[in-house]
Amino acid sequence: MTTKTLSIDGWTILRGGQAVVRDVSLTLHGGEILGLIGPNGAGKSTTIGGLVGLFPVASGSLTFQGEAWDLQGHEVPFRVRQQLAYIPEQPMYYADMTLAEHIEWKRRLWSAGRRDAPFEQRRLQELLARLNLTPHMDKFPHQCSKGTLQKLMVVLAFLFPFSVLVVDEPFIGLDVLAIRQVRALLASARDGGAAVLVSTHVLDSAERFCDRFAFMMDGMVFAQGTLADLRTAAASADGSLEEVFIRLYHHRQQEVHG
Ligand SMILES: Nc1ncnc2c1ncn2[C@@H]1O[C@H](COP(=O)(O)OP(=O)(O)OP(=O)(O)O)[C@@H](O)[C@H]1O
Repeated sequence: MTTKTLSIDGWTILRGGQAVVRDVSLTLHGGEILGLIGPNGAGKSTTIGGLVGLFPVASGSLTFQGEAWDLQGHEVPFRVRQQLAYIPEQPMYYADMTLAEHIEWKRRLWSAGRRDAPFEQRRLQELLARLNLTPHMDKFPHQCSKGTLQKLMVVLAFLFPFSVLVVDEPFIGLDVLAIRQVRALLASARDGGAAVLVSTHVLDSAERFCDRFAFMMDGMVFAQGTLADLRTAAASADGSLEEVFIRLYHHRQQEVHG
């Protein structure tokens, strides 16, 4: 039994004047990882961008911990975003700041808004060691590999407490050791009661670490549920997540395009 932490209901999001997310509804439960799966251009990153406040939501509503907002052209409210941690698909950084300075910047930003949740030096050292980032702390971004910068995004997300974790394609560019660590961090967030949303193309891995799935295509969610629910919908009693996705995707394509 999990707690309903956050629901997005009927979201439409525009990019370049086009509705690239259309009538999307998702519920994130505390203590669960929801895998957002779909082909390139399906609208996964845009949905995530709406959730973390990068894009306004043209229409639709949001419920968070029992409070509801009608968004209609607004961004997700700051009060909600304060409770969210986000790992972007592409590392986002300042070219003229070292990795250590990024962490200090985040600490200051956080401390200004949340005096109730102090910065834990021990937590930082543990994260840096787990991701093998300690030797890179005095480097500037241009001196780091993409994977190292992606690890910095993971550390920045996990430095402070959150109730919702939103992760866009966490594994691309990471080495096998880092992938294991990130998977363990996502599981520990879930086990600590956070609601976790993960967009990924790595379906064999998602099958193992996600509790539920939402399948997207052409800006819309066309199936949601546990793997068991989706197997039933796909009439594939023991199909893998990949097999089930492909089956339901083709059904959906036939429904839409004939
Ligand atoms: N800056 C932009 N201006 C206009 N349209 C855009 C822009 N960025 C993305 N889009 C369009 O929005 C749609 C959804 O893109 P989005 O990045 O959300 O998909 P995605 O499912 O995350 O894809 P991927 O798996 O490739 O990351 C696509 O059709 C894309 O072409």
